[in-house]
Amino acid sequence: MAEKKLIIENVSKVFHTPGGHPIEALTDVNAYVEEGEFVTIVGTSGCGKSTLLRIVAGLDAPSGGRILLDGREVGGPGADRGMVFQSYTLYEWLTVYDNIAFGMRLRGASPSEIHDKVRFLIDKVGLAGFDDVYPRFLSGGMKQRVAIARAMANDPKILLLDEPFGALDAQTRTIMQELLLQVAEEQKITVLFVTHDIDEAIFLGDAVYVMSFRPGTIKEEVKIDVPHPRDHEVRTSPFFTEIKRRITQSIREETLKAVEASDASARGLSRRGRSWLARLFG
Ligand SMILES: Nc1ncnc2c1ncn2[C@@H]1O[C@H](COP(=O)(O)OP(=O)(O)OP(=O)(O)O)[C@@H](O)[C@H]1O
Repeated sequence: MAEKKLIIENVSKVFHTPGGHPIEALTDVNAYVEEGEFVTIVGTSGCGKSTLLRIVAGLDAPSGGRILLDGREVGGPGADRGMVFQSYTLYEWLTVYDNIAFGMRLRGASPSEIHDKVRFLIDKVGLAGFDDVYPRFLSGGMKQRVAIARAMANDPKILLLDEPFGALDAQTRTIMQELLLQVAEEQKITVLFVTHDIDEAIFLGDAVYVMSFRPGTIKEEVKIDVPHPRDHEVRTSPFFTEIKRRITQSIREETLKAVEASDASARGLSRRGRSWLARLFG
């Protein structure tokens, strides 16, 4: 049986707004991610995708439940989890090479280890010849290549990506998806990847988690039984189209619930407003 790399156990999260109003973002989230598995997470806006990723990263603490990575409970951020966000988070004052080397230097890796690893990763993400270039001279796609290489430089147990290609144009985005998939396949990395893009989720994922509307939980886990290495032509296959139809429908149901909830709350407000006016003038 495949090893369980990541265990998400009964995770819940309640935020408290400054006014003291609680927001139940996640409830009863349970999942098992196997070693080398690529899991994508989709769901309607506000369903808690980023919150779940941040909890796995240790950037937020769960209100209930726990996260186990290789059997050890996550209690805060750590170099064993590599993160890539949508917004470009490179160190602007460092070159491509030094951005990628940053974490390795911090943990005291030897110069030869750093050199070999950084050179390997620069080649892997297709940035050969850009070692000495500063981020301000790179395109959005190139910056995200550096961010992925930087996240991988620490040999993380898992890569956590939150809409990493969300700001890229459609063509660059598909090329980046192919590049990430190729790197993940070759390096057998375990990945959790949040996206709004259903095509992207299916193309990359061994499994797609579809989340419910707030409080978010995993409503459905859709296995994507397409062998690796995957070719971009899989996107036009009947299997892909059918899975896409199913996931789109599932998310649509949750989006409708979100719309109904916001309508109901608007009606509630106006009712309160009406009774306040009636008390004042009635
Ligand atoms: N720090 C916070 N304080 C208060 N509420 C928060 C906080 N972070 C998230 N939330 C709320 O928790 C819910 C889930 O937010 P989250 O950003 O995880 O959703 P999401 O699915 O990633 O959304 P999107 O797809 O729009 O990025 C939302 O209602 C959001 O307003």
